[in-house]
Amino acid sequence: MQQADESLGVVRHTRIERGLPTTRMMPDVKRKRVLVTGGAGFVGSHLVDRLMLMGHDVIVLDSFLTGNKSSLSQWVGHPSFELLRHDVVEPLLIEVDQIFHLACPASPRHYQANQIKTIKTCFQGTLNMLGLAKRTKARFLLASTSEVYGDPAVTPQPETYAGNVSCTGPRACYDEGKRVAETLTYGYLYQDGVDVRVARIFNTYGPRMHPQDGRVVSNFVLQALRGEPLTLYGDGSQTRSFCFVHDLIDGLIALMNADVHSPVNLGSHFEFSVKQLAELVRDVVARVREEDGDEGRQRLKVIYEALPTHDPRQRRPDTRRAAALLGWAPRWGLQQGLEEMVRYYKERMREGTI
Ligand SMILES: O=C(O)[C@H]1O[C@H](OP(=O)(O)OP(=O)(O)OC[C@H]2O[C@@H](n3ccc(=O)[nH]c3=O)[C@H](O)[C@@H]2O)[C@H](O)[C@@H](O)[C@@H]1O
Repeated sequence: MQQADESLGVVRHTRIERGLPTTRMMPDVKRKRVLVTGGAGFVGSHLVDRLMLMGHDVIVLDSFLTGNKSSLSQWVGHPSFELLRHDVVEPLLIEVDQIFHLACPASPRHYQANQIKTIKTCFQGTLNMLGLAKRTKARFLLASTSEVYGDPAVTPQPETYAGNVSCTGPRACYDEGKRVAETLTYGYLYQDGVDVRVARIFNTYGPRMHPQDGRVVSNFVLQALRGEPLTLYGDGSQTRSFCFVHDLIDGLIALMNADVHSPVNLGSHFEFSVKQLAELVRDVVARVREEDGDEGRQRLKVIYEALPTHDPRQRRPDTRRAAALLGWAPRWGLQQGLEEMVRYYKERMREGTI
């Protein structure tokens, strides 16, 4: 075992000794220097994991406004990993081959509490990263959002739908911010030939969502585990489609490596009302508790709170473009993904870290 490791080079041997995850030894011609902005965030940290395991050199940029250093602690000390505390609104000069531009607060609670910062990140941050892509001839992927469709009048939403977005409402900093980020991205494609990709990400959930993130899946799972009533905004009839984070990462990597400039929706095409989600979370939490020998099913307790202004009534992606151009479709069912999340939070609660 030791000899086999040594035959692969001293570096790999050192990684094993330090207890760092073992990564693939990618041939130099395939290995890329990949920059992930917002790499300490929920989606970013899962993307970093995948890129590291694939054997790339990964540089993470994060201001830690909403990102969390501990989501990346498994990579600290790895020779292919670099973590920079840097805000994308400031220019950056480094050499890279690919840029996944994810940096931006994504939870309505966070972006509405930091409206100017959010717009600035979407505009100035994207401008800086596109400038870097242009200088270094790197391929650039923008993490855009389903929110570019606003409160859609069309369902499911195809990429050709122009959206129904308010430019003055409380969500505008994010919705319009991401719309202008897309405009900038295509400006750099048309004017300067930058090799761009645009992923329109629909509601995504999974382990590592911050307990105070405020989005519906993390809220419901934590509330159910704590035996608290689930906070249902409005009457709970508004719909969303929930994509498990590992599926999203497959889609982001497939898009980066495909020859596709047009925007691509990435999300689950199964639509649930928020009330249905609440019932499903209750059932999954009860099942996990039973399996673990804890107390079983509890009555679903709900408190109704006001529906936030401009909260979209419905949301479901048309994913035919992703299927046709990337061969991508989500593989995780909602129950299966929720179970992972319940186990993740249960473990964190047991450790006392949340
Ligand atoms: O999760 C995501 O990927 C998306 O989350 C948000 O969009 P939103 O759909 O408003 O996400 P949530 O805050 O999770 O809300 C989903 C629905 O659940 C409701 N909700 C949320 C939280 C809660 O405790 N109770 C509750 O009923 C909301 O009113 C909303 O109708 C962001 O704005 C998107 O950019 C992001 O892509």
